[in-house]
Amino acid sequence: MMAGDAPELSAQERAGRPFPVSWDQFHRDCRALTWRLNEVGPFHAVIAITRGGLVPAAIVARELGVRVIDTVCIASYDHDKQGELQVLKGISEQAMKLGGGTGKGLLIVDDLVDTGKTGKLVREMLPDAHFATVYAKPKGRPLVDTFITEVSQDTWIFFPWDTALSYHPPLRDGAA
Ligand SMILES: O=P(O)(O)OC[C@H]1O[C@H](OP(=O)(O)OP(=O)(O)O)[C@H](O)[C@@H]1O
Ligand code: HPA
Ligand SMILES: [Mg+2]
Repeated sequence: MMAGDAPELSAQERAGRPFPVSWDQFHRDCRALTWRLNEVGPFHAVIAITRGGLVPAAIVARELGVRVIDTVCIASYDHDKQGELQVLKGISEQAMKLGGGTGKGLLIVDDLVDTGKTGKLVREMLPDAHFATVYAKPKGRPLVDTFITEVSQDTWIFFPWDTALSYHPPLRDGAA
């Protein structure tokens, strides 16, 4: 950054609108997602995009009675700044076989799509798989087959595993 330049804003700061999600709300949204997925399946296996996809994948797999769960491990956001995507672990040979090499009958699960970069990369690995997320922002939405709630691109979703209950001052004391 050059002297005098405005500091670079993170994706979260750019987003502006906070959307906090409680465990209870997340569980209900995941259950709602499984109602929709139940119409599309059955699925041979669930592929969770780590780490955010692990929690919805556990709930979805439990509801749909799927016991084979694999992971594709991707690192991109360093907290809230997106860098180059790095595949730390690909899909297992066993899960690939179950999906006939193209992902047919496999269910990819993630917590959300934002720009769609992560989803696009995994779709390229498994072009015939079904891709489900709990939340979707407009840029990533076309990549997703099934989701529950769309939020605006300038929303930042705060997941329950990233947050904690804390004191909030009363409005009259100057809280925004
Ligand atoms: O649509 P995109 O713009 O690619 O963003 C969506 C991805 O970003 C988050 O994961 P992140 O990379 O932060 O890793 P994490 O799941 O380990 O928190 C989220 O869980 C999605 O996987
Ligand atoms: N919330 C949490 N993690 C994210 C988001 C978001 O809105 N977008 C990309 N990663
Ligand atoms: Mg993720």
